[in-house]
Amino acid sequence: MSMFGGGFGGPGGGPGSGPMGGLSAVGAGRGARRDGATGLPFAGIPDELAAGVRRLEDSEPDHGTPPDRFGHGPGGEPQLSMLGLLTRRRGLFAAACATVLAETLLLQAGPYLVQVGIDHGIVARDLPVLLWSAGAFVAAVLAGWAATTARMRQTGRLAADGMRDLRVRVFTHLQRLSMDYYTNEKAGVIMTRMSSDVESLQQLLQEGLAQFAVQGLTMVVVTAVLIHYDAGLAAITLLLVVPALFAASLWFRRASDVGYARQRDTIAAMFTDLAESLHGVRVVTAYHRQDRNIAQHRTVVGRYRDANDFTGHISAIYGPGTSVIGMLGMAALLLVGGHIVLRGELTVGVLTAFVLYLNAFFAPVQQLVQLYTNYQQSRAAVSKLRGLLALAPAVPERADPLTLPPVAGGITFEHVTFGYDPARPVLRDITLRIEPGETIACVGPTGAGKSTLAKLVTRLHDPDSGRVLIDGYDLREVSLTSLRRQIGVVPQEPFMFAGSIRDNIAFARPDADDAEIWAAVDAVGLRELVERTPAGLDAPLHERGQSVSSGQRQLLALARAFLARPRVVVLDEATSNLDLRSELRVEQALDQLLEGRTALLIAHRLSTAMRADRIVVLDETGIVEIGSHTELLAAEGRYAGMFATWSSHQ
Ligand SMILES: Nc1ncnc2c1ncn2[C@@H]1O[C@H](COP(=O)(O)OP(=O)(O)OP(=O)(O)O)[C@@H](O)[C@H]1O
Repeated sequence: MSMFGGGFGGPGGGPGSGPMGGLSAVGAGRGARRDGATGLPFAGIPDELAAGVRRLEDSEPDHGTPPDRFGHGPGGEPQLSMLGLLTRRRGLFAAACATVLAETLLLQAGPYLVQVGIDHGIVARDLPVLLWSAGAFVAAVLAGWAATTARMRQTGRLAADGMRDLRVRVFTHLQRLSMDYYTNEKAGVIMTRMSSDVESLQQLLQEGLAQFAVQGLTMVVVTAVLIHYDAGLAAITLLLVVPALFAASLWFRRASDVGYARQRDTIAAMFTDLAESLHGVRVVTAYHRQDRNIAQHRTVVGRYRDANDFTGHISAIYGPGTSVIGMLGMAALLLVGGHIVLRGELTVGVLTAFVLYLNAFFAPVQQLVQLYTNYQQSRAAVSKLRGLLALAPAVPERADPLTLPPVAGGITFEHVTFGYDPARPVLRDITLRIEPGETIACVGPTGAGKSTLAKLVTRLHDPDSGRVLIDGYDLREVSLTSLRRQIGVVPQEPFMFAGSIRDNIAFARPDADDAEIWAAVDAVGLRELVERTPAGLDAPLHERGQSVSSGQRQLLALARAFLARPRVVVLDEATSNLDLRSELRVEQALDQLLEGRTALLIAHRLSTAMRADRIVVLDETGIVEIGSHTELLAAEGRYAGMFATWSSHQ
């Protein structure tokens, strides 16, 4: 491994051995590979970089120990279930159950009061009883209305709270997931989980489950009352209708399981297609792909239509089917019950109550069909959301991660092998030591794995084998928050949020004051752009920064990193976003930004690479050369060849 000019002193001591925090070893010299007192590797800062590091340390605020507010480890929350969502607020849930019970009993008092009114008021010619039963009927209706109102308020609040908890839980989980999830999953599918899937649950939680309880309880109460009135007649009636109802419901359940899962999938496909068309609208327009896009969207919308058609079809069979079963039951009751009345073994009032109660038994069935449809949709949504919540981040945080103290910024790649597909490594056995305060430029052919190397430093991925360390800390051991707070990243395609220039620059340090923001703006030479708009720093940047040029987006991203003042900067240089003047500006901005910091530059321009302390030449086989610009030119190897080609084009 002698080709690695920087060299390194073997595996780090690891976090347990207390690596150097802060910049206390300034001046220890490049030769000081091990700190004498602690026996730690890489504790020194090279002499030529020490002055810059000291200047930086003097001029910058202490980052302190970052508090860990957001855990990246397993959430430890119970599995998602509808009942779980409802019972999180126990008091509200108990109140909702009590009002459901009151509502059901009050609503079912009607037929009983009709029977009393007929048998003991009309037939017995007792006016006070008739008046009493009519008055009680009115009172029961009013009390039932009050109970329904109270129930709807309780369940509404319960559902609203449950939905808010669920949305936050899913969003938090999405924030926790690693980059591979976002690479593999389509944006439209994620949007579906957060919008349509969650909404289908809202409807059920708000009204559906309470209705479910009211209707289910009604069926139990009605059955009990029928048996109380006449057990024989009740048995005949229920035997006629319940098995048929049960068989129909079983069929509907099976068919709708398939139907609603298909509905969820097709709606996700529809959102995916929509999201992709919106994001790619410029390319679509430029290549005049609108017609083909419309055709494609018609296909996915058509599949969604088919799925809806199927669920509508089975509901159309089941709903009226249960009605017919109910009507046939009623006809049978009239025949058999009427016969018993004629024999004088049953009063007309009881038969009337029987008919009314049987109607009350079937009204819930009709309602339940609707609710079941809604329930099935929600069940499919819960199963999709449960799948999402069960995904573990590919870059997990230890259960008790160490908090990375303020680092000097020594980065070590120790026999690192990594592939997005582990069977096809992109980086093979990479060993590299970057000294604190050193700027390393990584150059090489496209696809060689330069950006991948940078992603490992910010722990967007973990190596398949080997370790990446900062100041001797294995990145897997430290909390992601404490790690990423000390690393500034300028990606190849910087992302701007919809908001003001100020918000975007202060993204990593929202507490920065105007003077600091202006200093960052000046450092990247954007003052002219900012002052050109009357709103200044408050000028809006539209979604994804579309209102500024891509070069300006790069400069804004540099200003963002400048303001964050990280110990380590990872910069993936854009290939061709800048004109010559801007390029000069960026180079000056870089000099300011990188002064005294450890920097890993993915350099596409050799003019940038030349300014680094050392240059790493990477290709598909790994690191092929490493050294300063002058050393590599003298070596007349791969870099010298690249430089000759580049120079001849300048
Ligand atoms: N998220 C990903 N999933 C799967 N493969 C990926 C992913 N990102 C990159 N790759 C593959 O890994 C290899 C290295 O990619 P990387 O972006 O690191 O190259 P690079 O050297 O930075 O290239 P460039 O100079 O074009 O930016 C490429 O073959 C690329 O196709």
